[in-house]
Amino acid sequence: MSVEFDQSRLTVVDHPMVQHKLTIMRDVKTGSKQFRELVKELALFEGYEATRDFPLEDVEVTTPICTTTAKQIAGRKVAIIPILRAGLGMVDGMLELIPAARVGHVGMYRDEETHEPHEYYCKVPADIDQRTCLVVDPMLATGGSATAAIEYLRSQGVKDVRLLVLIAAPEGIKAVLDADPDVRVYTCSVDERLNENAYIVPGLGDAGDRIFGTK
Ligand SMILES: O=P(O)(O)OC[C@H]1O[C@H](OP(=O)(O)OP(=O)(O)O)[C@H](O)[C@@H]1O
Ligand SMILES: O=c1cc[nH]c(=O)[nH]1
Ligand SMILES: [Mg+2]
Repeated sequence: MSVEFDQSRLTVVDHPMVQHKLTIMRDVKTGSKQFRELVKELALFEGYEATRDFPLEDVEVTTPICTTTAKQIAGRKVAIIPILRAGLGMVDGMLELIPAARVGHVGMYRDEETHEPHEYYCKVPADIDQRTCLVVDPMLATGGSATAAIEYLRSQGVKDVRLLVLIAAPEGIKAVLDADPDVRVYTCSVDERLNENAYIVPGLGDAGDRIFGTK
């Protein structure tokens, strides 16, 4: 079954280093310590792509040699929004890239039977409507969790939302893009499909469990 979606709002980060690291993450033999390190590194690389269009402004800087005009990011406020739990694994990498970002948390778990998302926690910066929101979660499966998180941010007045995942199923990408006409999605891989338990195939299993060593 082929799933069709708006390719113009999807970026696949297909850099060779990213693909190499993702393969190590997929390996069932990779333990939690290395898995966590790789999630963090890939978040930083993906964040780099997702901020590519941030505008620059001129600033005067004095080097040891002379004073010159150089570039800096033009006053953009950013919030990193991890979807708990697994999204937490991407926060440190994102903060390494954007140290001044605020962090808001959206707690969501999938019902094992219905695969519907259930929200259990929400805390975002007070000025969230002024911020570019980078929603982070390693896995985009049915898209239910990400769609609910994005809907919540829209209800808070957020104008610029970008979803950063490491692995996405085509069904999840379509669900997110269809539900929101402006969101942009970044992923390191578009995998084949979902299985009967709504897990991504080939995927990497349960990202939260692999990050935190549960189950
Ligand atoms: O696209 P969906 O079908 O909604 O599935 C993806 C969600 O499932 C996983 O979270 P999970 O419910 O396992 O919670 P956890 O992070 O606490 O493990 C994953 O981290 C996403 O949040
Ligand atoms: O494959 C999947 C699907 C949902 N959540 C995960 O962690 N992995
Ligand atoms: Mg999980």
